[in-house]
Amino acid sequence: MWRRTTLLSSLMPSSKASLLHQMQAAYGLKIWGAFSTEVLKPAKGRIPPREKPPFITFVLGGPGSGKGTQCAKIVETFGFTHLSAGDLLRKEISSNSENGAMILNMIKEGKIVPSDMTVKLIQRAIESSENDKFLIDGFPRSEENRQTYERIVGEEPNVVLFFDCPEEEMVKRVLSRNQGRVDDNIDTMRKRLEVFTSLNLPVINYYSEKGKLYKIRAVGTEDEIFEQVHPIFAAFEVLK
Ligand SMILES: Nc1ncnc2c1ncn2[C@@H]1O[C@H](COP(=O)(O)OP(=O)(O)OP(=O)(O)O)[C@@H](O)[C@H]1O
Ligand SMILES: O=c1ccn([C@@H]2O[C@H](COP(=O)(O)O)[C@@H](O)[C@H]2O)c(=O)[nH]1
Ligand SMILES: [Mg+2]
Repeated sequence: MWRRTTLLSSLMPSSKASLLHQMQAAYGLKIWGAFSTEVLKPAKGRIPPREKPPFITFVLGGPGSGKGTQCAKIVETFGFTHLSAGDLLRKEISSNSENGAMILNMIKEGKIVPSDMTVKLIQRAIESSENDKFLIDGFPRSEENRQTYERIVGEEPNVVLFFDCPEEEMVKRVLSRNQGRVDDNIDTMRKRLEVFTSLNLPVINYYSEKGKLYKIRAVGTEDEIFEQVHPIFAAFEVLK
């Protein structure tokens, strides 16, 4: 669903917009190509529609495994846009959105926020960016998250990274992170680790079976870990 169809229809004469909506209903949302030549002139300030789906990398791993740290390095070296699902949810809390209080409670409890909420935040962030490659950090956290993403967005990720880190190391890192996060305490950390084992790991196994998973041994210095990450993206750059 990278077709920005709402935006698209608002740029069209009403007869075309209505035709677009009828075709959406009849054929689902895979009809973007049919209209793309008509809307290549974006209105001022609007982001032009994409000609092809963006390159999506899901970045998975337990709490404190170093996902955000490595994403910053990938951004710097390969020009991706980093979207941390947790950061998007924290922004919802600080923007006083109607769901803010509920999201805050879920995060304090280490629980997974309803999938459609997270997927919409991710989708909105992708659609409002002109970049064509994204790191989606900390999502999907459950099979239900994954299926909701596929249903709403209509695409699978191109690559999935898994930062595999021993529990004691993750606990040590989280408890010394010092960024004022409400969930960086031992009680919530225990719950997050439980959720990781019971709900995140099945997603990781799913992508492993699909041949999309790159497992990174997430111990050692940040640079040592990035040495494992670098060749993965370098290979995709060559293939482009
Ligand atoms: N290789 C490393 N060695 C030691 N500390 C690290 C390493 N990588 C990251 N850290 C530190 O560990 C903490 C957690 O890292 P980071 O925030 O990147 O993890 P995360 O996987 O994004 O965690 P969360 O899922 O909780 O958001 C940070 O304080 C970070 O500076
Ligand atoms: O897809 C997601 C991502 C995050 N959450 C909630 O946010 C916290 C913190 O996430 P980090 O990735 O560690 O920043 C997580 O424990 C969940 O409560 C979510 O529900 N769905
Ligand atoms: Mg993080």
